[in-house]
Amino acid sequence: MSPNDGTVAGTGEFRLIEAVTAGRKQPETTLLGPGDDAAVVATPDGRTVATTDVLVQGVHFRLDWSSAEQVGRKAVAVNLTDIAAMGARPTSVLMGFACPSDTPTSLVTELTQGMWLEADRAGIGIVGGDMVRADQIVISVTALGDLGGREPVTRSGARPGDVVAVCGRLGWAAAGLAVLGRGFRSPVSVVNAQRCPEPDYEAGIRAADGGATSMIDVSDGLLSDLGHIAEASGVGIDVRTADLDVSSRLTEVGTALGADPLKWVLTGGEDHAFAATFPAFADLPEGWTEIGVVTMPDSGVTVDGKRYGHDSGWQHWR
Ligand SMILES: Nc1ncnc2c1ncn2[C@@H]1O[C@H](COP(=O)(O)OP(=O)(O)O)[C@@H](O)[C@H]1O
Ligand SMILES: Cc1ncc(C[n+]2csc(CCOP(=O)(O)OP(=O)(O)O)c2C)c(N)n1
Ligand SMILES: [Mg+2]
Ligand SMILES: [Mg+2]
Ligand SMILES: [Mg+2]
Repeated sequence: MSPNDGTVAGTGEFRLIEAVTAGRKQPETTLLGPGDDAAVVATPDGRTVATTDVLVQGVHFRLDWSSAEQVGRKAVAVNLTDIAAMGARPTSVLMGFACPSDTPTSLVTELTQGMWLEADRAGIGIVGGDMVRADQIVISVTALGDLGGREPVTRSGARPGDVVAVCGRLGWAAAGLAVLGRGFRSPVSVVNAQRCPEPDYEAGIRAADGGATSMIDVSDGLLSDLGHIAEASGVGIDVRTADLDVSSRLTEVGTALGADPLKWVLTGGEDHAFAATFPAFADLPEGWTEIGVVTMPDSGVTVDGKRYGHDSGWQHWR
């Protein structure tokens, strides 16, 4: 391929790295940014929170459904909610990226632009990465975070009698996925929710400061992710559907598609809302809503007191 054909092969690995790193302003916590064998990031707390999530073309995103910028934003967002769900504040992300030789260079720069937009929302920088050839686009983001002196809020601290609460929208991304899957592009509100969540990264810290006993971000589906808390904590969880926010927008889309909006709220992934448990009678932090209760040891996740008879959320390889 010729050097100027607009593809990553024409641009070449090192000029591609230059294209995605040049001129980017790093926050103060980045002591040494991209360009050396590794970056150096300040960890004021002395402990580092670390997480990684991989996004694969065709599995996590489609470029005829989302712009490269939206995919980049999502790749960062889904990692930063894992940091926030520990009660930590993100400090930096790293971007692993693989794509075919004929990928337009502009796609990579737009994707990087989206990643920086989301990183900026959290006040952090992209401090490193890797660029390699593959048969399809794969994005692997690693996020680091800082606990600021707090104890991590794990999945294992829920106790019977705690209240279950959520912060953020549920079911919107699943509704958007259903719309896109039927070949439609509107309503844009739910379609955009599928393309990229807009998490409140402070919600996890508010929960930690408000005494949350366990927490998780909802990536696979509310029931599935509450199931991780129930299992790790050795408790049951009962969700009250009357307390869930099934927005009129979801009801409209459900009616149009012949789908059940409550199912999207209970089992739809990718909204990256937060779910947590709090001691009974605690004042819930701003933005958090009670949706259920922690029940007897090892009784699983129930909905209005009954076992849910369908899939509880997304699973790869199913
Ligand atoms: N290949 C792996 N090696 C080690 N740990 C892994 C691997 N894959 C997943 N995990 C860990 O398993 C846990 C559950 O993973 P996952 O369901 O992807 O979490 P999340 O939904 O928060 O991204 C996480 O703590 C994750 O780090
Ligand atoms: C093209 C396409 N098909 C299907 C989906 C739906 N989808 C893909 S992954 C996923 C769940 C979350 O992904 P996962 O890799 O399990 O993230 P994690 O739980 O590790 O945060 C969902 C609902 C999608 N986003 N895009
Ligand atoms: Mg994961
Ligand atoms: Mg998670
Ligand atoms: Mg998952």
